[in-house]
Amino acid sequence: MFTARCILGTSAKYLTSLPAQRQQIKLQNRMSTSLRPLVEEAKGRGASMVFLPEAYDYIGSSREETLSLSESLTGDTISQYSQLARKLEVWLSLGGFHERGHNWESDRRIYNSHIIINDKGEIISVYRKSHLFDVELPEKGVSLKESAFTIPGPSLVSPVQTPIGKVGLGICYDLRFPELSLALQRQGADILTYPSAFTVATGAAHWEVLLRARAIETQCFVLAAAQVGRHHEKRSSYGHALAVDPWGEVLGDCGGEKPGMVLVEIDLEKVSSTRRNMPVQQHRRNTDFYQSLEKS
Ligand SMILES: O=C(O)CNC(=O)[C@H](CS)NC(=O)CCC(=O)C(=O)O
Repeated sequence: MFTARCILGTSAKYLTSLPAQRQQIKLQNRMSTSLRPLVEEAKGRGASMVFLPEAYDYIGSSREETLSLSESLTGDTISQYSQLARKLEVWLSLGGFHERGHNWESDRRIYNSHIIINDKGEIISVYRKSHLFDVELPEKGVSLKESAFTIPGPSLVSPVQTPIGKVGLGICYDLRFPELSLALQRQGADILTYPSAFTVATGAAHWEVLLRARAIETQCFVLAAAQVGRHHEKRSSYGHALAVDPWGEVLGDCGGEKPGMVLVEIDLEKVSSTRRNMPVQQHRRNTDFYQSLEKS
């Protein structure tokens, strides 16, 4: 039996609209002013892996701001986090990094990238969000067009072996596409991760139901670090970073008020016993079975 511990971090705003000359200063302190103490505390409490939400680096108040603050994987932000991981000997899931695209100089487009860093500070995996949140809900005051600045990721990445188990990578809106979670499960994931910045309206209606459904269907742990609180006058996030076990039970919830963390035990025996007792993956019909409907 293998037991490990991990932490989910929620965070509020890291960077809002600041006067231009202050932005550079704030940027250099981006981590030290906000997340470093959380990660240190997590390690102090025994975490072997720490999960930070989507847009843990910043949430811009305009497309221009979001783009101008973006960096590449070799920039300061990632290098600070890899130093921290190495110093604390902790694994990190950096849930959504604003990564300059490969043709940044010509197209000024970014990826929304989920990065796994190991306890030696090395980048182990990079998954680029594949479903972009272009959604208008007029009655609920939601209007976001992620594709205006983001390139959809080209592919899924194989689950990553970590000290807490095999971790499958998704980001936020990807949560709504169960075929993605099943694909990761089929490739051996024990744990699915959906670092997020859910809107308040969609979060209140769907967040917990979706996360628990993904856990129940795949019989995986689901870990979802989440942004919480008000980022700027146009944007707030629902919060409730959640950890769910393979039976669908909520193991931890960071609440919807303020930044915080929750420590959860990942006992992989729960994955095997849940799958042994109710072997839904063995009962699954193949794709031909469903295509029979299209042929009829
Ligand atoms: O904008 C950034 O800087 C970082 N990206 C995000 O916050 C993304 C795209 S706008 N947010 C979501 O996908 C919310 C999904 C959601 O709320 C739902 O599925 O209901």
